[in-house]
Amino acid sequence: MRAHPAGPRHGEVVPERHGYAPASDLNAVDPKVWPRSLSRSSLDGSMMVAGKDVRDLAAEFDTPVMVIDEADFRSRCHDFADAFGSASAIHYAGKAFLCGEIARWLSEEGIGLDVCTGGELAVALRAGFPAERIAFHGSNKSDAELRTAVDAGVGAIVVDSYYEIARLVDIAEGRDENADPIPVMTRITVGVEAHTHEFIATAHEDQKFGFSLAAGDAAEAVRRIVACRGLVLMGLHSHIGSQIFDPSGFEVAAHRVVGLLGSITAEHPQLLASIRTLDLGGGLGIAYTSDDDPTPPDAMAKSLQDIVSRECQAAGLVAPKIAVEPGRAIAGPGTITVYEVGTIKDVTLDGGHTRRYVSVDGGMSDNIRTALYDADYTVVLASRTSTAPAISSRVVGKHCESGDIVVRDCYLPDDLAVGDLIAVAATGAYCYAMASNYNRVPRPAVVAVKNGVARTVLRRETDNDLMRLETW
Ligand SMILES: Cc1ncc(COP(=O)(O)O)c(C=O)c1O
Ligand SMILES: N[C@@H](CCCC[NH3+])C(=O)O
Repeated sequence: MRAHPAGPRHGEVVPERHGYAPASDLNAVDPKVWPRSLSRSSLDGSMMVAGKDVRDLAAEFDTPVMVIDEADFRSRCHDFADAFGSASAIHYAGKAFLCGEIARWLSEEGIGLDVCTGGELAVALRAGFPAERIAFHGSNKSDAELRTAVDAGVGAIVVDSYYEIARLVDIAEGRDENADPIPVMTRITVGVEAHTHEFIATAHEDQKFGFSLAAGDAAEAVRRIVACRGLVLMGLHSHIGSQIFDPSGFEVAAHRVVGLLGSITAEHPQLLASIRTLDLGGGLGIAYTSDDDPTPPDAMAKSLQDIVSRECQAAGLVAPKIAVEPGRAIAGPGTITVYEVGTIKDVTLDGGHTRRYVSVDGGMSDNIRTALYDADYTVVLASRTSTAPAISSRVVGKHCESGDIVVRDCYLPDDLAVGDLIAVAATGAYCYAMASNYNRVPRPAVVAVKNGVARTVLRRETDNDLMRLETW
């Protein structure tokens, strides 16, 4: 029996997104979108992650719950290391999702870590992540953050402004004469218009990151670094944006960074010995829906390696090591969010059509990306399969906000009922990392599953957690 009062039905809902049609099988789970270990139980069709039934996960950890397929996360680290030829060339971008357990996995996999605040740095160091494999980014690092990073011995500080160089010069001048110089890279704004949402593109001129190549700031930053004996420039860095499918933006960036390498080594020949890395940043897109076609790491590696070696050869330079900083492409695909359906409403729209609103027990506090970037997600009924017809639906959260949308346009089976579990795919990057306590909603638990065994990585917040800053 349907658990919700069936509202007025005026015919088939017309989805807003052009060309959006229901999948031929609503129970299907496209391997491109879902974690590598994900399957449907052969007994009753319930969704399984790494051998664990989502109904058992919900019973044990409550909902909403974010479920990481640990082997998926680790295997994507290997994919990048294999593609780029060395684990040390890969810096996982911690901003996508970082906690102690993730830092430990990265440490075990031998890859590096990019942090962009003192908070991310603190988590990594507390988890025992080797400091020398950390690159410290950020457009406004404080003096205290820089001192902590230098004292910890991070592998590189990626400088982003003249103020930061001045802060580092101060720190370097205050150190013991025999201390090793502080390793730095410069973040270059290469002037590429990445084909992605404007809020997540970062290499066009009119934004806050980096030193402009075109305006000559990049060359001037290098001069100021070279002038300080306590700093050593060990690489150049560029990051063009995020959720990018078209490798041409990276190729243009690589071309321009190699051009800069040529001009600065002509001006400062000593840099030929110290600059060992061209870091082309992160940004590789992932499939949030079956329509997305991301470039696989090996194809991306080949195209970047080809262009850097070609350009270096033309410029008479020895090609430095290429490094990349994938966040989303490592963390994103292997995690799902499991929600319980709480209410179902059919709403009549202009023209007599109906839209079904399916409310779940989380929302924009655990996934702000739909509200912020109009992001697309894939959602399916997870606790069972269904052969009911597809109904155009919208998955919304429990927040006091009409923009609290988790999946804007989707098809779910007509017999979806209160108490069913639904799963949203590819929520491992920038969902928990950007989570909030809006409306005093506690953050969900994050659970890792491996070989049928689930364990808490981050526990669910409690009401006490919500009140821990009170001074009463
Ligand atoms: C400097 C830098 N590196 C790496 C990343 C990771 O990006 P993504 O998660 O899209 O791979 C970002 C975020 O956009 C970034 O700003
Ligand atoms: N937070 C963004 C990406 C920005 C990445 C960091 N520069 C997202 O969810 O897609």
